[in-house]
Order: sequence, then structure tokens, then C-alpha cells
Amino acid sequence: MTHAHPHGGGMRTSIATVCLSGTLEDKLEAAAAAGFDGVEIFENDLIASPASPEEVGRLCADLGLSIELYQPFRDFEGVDEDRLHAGLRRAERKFDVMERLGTSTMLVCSTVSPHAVDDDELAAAQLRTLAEHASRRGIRIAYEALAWGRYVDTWARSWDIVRRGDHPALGLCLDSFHVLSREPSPSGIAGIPGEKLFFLQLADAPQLSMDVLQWSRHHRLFPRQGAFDLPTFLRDVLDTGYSGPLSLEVFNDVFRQSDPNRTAVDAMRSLRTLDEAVDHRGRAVATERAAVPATTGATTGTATGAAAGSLPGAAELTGHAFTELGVDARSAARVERALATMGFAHRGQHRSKPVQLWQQGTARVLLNTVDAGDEPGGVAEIRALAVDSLDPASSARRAEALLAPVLPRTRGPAEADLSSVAAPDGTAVFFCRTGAEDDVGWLSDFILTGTETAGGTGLARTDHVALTQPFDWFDEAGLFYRSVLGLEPHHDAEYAAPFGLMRSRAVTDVDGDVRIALNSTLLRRGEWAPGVPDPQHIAFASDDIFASAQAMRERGGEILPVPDNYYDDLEARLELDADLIARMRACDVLYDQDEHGAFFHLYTEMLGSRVFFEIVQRVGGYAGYGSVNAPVRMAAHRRSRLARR
Ligand SMILES: O=C(O)c1ccc(O)c(O)c1
Ligand SMILES: [Mg+2]
Repeated sequence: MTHAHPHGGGMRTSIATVCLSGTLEDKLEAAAAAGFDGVEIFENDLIASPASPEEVGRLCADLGLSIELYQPFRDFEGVDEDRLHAGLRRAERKFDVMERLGTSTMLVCSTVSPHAVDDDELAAAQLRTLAEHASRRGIRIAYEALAWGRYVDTWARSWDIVRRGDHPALGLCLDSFHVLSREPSPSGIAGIPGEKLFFLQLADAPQLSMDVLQWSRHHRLFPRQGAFDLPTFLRDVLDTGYSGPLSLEVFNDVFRQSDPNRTAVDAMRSLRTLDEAVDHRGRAVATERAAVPATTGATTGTATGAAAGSLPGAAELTGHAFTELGVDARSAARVERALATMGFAHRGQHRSKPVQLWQQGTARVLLNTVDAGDEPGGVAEIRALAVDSLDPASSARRAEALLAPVLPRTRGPAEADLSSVAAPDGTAVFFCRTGAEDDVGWLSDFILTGTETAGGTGLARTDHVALTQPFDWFDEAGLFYRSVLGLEPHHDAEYAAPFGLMRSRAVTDVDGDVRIALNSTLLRRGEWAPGVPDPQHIAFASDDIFASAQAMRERGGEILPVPDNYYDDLEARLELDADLIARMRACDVLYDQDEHGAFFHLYTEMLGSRVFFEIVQRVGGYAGYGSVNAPVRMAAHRRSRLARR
């Protein structure tokens, strides 16, 4: 079902000033720069501004922003006569402000006042009076049920009151947080008449069991960053015939402190991604890949048109093409030795740049020599990851349409015309088509050394790339990879590690050909955490990890030692074959299992400042990343670093 929008030009996009950090002026400039059509002005932002309402109105107009809403007006309804008159007087003064700003919709949220009474008939009558006053000024009232409202705390009850109020200037404001925090799959929204739906606020959130007010005020996220089913919610709202803006209203402790320009871009990317999810999936399947023929790079009409310009569907990805490590004079030998003992061959040398190509199977690692830093052991970090796409040009256009910063070509390791964009943490993401007939030929930038990859240790391909994200960018990064590469998030996990709580989330394509694992500390890290600047790693897939481990040891490879206690615990927890445990113990192989199958993995030591390698074997469709074993790995890395001091 497609929604031809009545105005043809697509729905307006809007963002509440409360989503962004800084002064009102900072917020407005950031919203405009990210391409929003309008804003919700939060009263506190206006009160703190030295600009008069007229000046704010003019600034918005100059920036091309409409003021879609003024909010919030609190604790109005369900009161005695004296309080009603005080409320109406207060409202008239706010209508004055709105007139001077040039905006005509005021949000009234359901009362939390101890003076209010539980009487929907009274609330409806008083809101009708408010709407009557508003309509004389050309203003409309949008009534919103706060999830923690004193009496009115569901959308259904707020809609019932609006209906009873029965005034053309009285309508409903739906806020996805208030609705979905209480009712994950609400029914009946599509039955609201579109003309009574005055405003729509969109916010996502992680699934948390906590006080709903705290949940709302601290943990909201932009759509597709959390756990709410926003595509279905938005579909329902569009089915009403709603034609107002799609407005983001996200209260989030991190966004309140972050560069507003960056947050506004994240917000716009989120809206475009949501818009596409509504459009592509119809009603039910959240994880289905967009049914767009990848090789045509076809663009899709979107449900709301909120994706300004056209958003090419995500092209099918077929694997990791390469991962680029930056190494310096001190770390290079160690990284090269680790690759050699893992059975990689130094297969090529770049024609004009200090870049080596190492390969085994289809697993490719580029070593790019960079300037030395001051880390003990030398710099070693992941600078780029490259995916193979059936249509790299379309992938690059999609990334641009999703506001990914396009990187200058000189930044890349290749001379072929490879497009790349910067992920939130600065990692470059390249789109390749390695070995295809119409390959842009990044491999031909390398002069082959003649060393062949035969005689490796049985590593077939890159299984996943794991990137540690700065605390503040975790949700932004998850949305970035999800939307730009068309991946789906899986395996959110939290675990207690030696240096703090960790959070991990993987984003993968449907076939598991491209897997990116994101990790972060759950809280900001203090001073105590070890001198490890956020480790990163590349995992390679083996079909026989014991043979790979054996071959690696024969070449003098160092496998990260795993404590005996780990195997004793494994023996206690799981009924595994004693021989199997003995083999794991002998090879320092870790183990995990899920409902699909089993997972065996081993690690190298830390190489240089922050990189190590992993070898993994997935058996029977195991879909995770062994995060249960991460604390053991972290403790072992800590020990080996101390030993090397
Ligand atoms: O947290 C609040 O008080 C608050 C205020 C206005 C809103 O629109 C909202 O959703 C929440
Ligand atoms: Mg709201």
C-alpha cells in the first residue's frame, strides 16, 4: 500500500528544540543545516533567549524553518473555577507569545497536578473552553497524554476527552514514546480521524524496566535507534490521513551535551530511515531486506516523502572486501608477524602508497603505514572497513542521501575510484565490488609480490569487524551502519567486564556476509581503566579452528592464554564432551552456544595500541559473537600487557 501524499510534495520534517544542545540560536541553525523544514519551540529555550519572539520568528524564517508547535503548556485541565481562570489567563499570555513567534499550534500535556480531579467530562469541558479562547486567536490546541499523567496517561483516554470536547480547535497530539512505552502494539490508532490528529511526535527508546518519567526524560532515542516498532506506529498514523509534520521529540542526556549539528544530522538520518522502513515493509516484517533490485540502484517512492531527494534502496552486500589497519614503524613488525603466523601472505604492495595487502582466502587486510604516535608498542588501529556491494555506486549514493560525510579520495588506500564515507567515529567505509567483471579494480592498485596464499592456516574469510565506540556515539553509530549499509541490529548484550559494564550490538546483513560488532562502555569511562584506548579487532572464519590453532602455533603464533578456571566453569555449566574441552584447553579456544549451534574462538595478543585478531568457527548457524567470553579476553589482554611492561 502506498500513501500518495495529498500535497504531493511529501510530509514536513520537524525537530523539537529540546533534542539539541546549546542556545536557541545554536539549535535553530543546526536544525536548518541538517535540512529540517520546521521546529517545535520548547518554552524554556525561548525564555532563556535574549531574542524577542518576533526576532526568533524572523530567524526561523531566514533559516527556512517553520515553527510547527509551541510547547509545553502544563497542568491546565480538571480543576476548580479559580484555577481554570488562572489557567486561561496564563494561556492568553502564551497565545500572545505564539502570535509574536508566528506559530499556531500549542501542545497541552495531560495534567500531573495534585489539584486536578479525576473527571474526564470536566477535563473535556475545560479543554473546550481553552480551544474556544485559542480559536479566537487563530490558534489550535493539541492535547497529549503524558505516560505519567495524573489521570490521563493513555492515548485512548486523551482521544476520548478530545472527542468529548468536540471543538474544531481541539485535537490530539500523539507522541510515540507515551503510546509505545505503555502499549508496544497499540490498536485503534488508525481509526482516529486524520483531521483530529493535530500533531505527531516521534521518539524511540531502548526497552527498559524503569519509572516511565525517568525513561522518557533521559533515555529517548531517535527512531530506529531503540526497541519500539515505529514503522508500524507511523503506518497507523498515516492511515488516519494525518498530514502534519513528522516531528522528533527526544529527551536524551547524551544528545543534550553533544554538538547540535551532529545530533541534527543523526536525527535527519533517523527520519529518512524510518520513512523508508514504513514504505518498504508494509505492515509486518521488520527485518526483511528492502525488496529493491540491488543492481539497478532503483530509488523508491517513500511513504511520507520525508526523505528529501531520493534514497536508493540498500544494495545487496556480499562480504567484507578488506579491512585497513593503520600501523607505524614500531607496531608494523608485530602486526605483520601476527598475520604471517595466522597464515596470511603478503600478497601485494601498493603502487604509490605505503600500503601492504595481506590475504588468506577472501580475508584481506591492508597495512597502511602512518605517522608514529606516542602509544607504547606503536599505533595499530582500524582505519577503514570495506564491504563488497552488488552496486557500489548505488551504495555510495545511498550513504550520501543519508548524510554520511563523503571522504576525499586521497584519504583512501586505493587509487581506483572507490567511494568512501566516514562513520561517526571516523572509520572510513568503502564500497567495493572485488573481482566482479565491472570491478572498479581496487586490487589492481597493488603490485603482486608473487607470494600465494596457499598453505595458510585454513582461514576462509572475514567473519566480522569489531569496533569500540565512544560512549556518546554508540546509538548514532548503530543507526549509521544500519541505515547506510542496510543492515539489521542483533544481539544486544550487556556484560560486566574487568574495567566496567560493556554494551555490544551487532549489525549484519540477512545472510551474515557482513557483520559489524559495536562495543561501548555502558557508562563514561573514568581514569582507572587501563591504558588501552578502546580495543578493536578483526575476526577471521575457520572451518576447523583446532587445525588453524595448530598451524598457527607451528608458525610460532601467539594465542592469548585462557585461564584453567574458564574451562572448569565450562565443564560445570555445559555438558560438553570431555575430549572437546581438553582440546579447547590445549588450544586456548573459547566456547559459546545458542539455539542454533556452537561457537569456537581464539584471540591473538594485543598488537600495538589497540588492535588484535580473532579466529572463529561457527557451527550449525550460531549467530552471536561470543560476548559472554569477552571479560575473560579483556582480563587476559590486561595481564599480557602488564607482563610486557
Ligand atoms: O517530559 C515532559 O514533561 C514532556 C513535555 C512535553 C512533551 O511533549 C513530552 O512528551 C514530555
Ligand atoms: Mg511529547
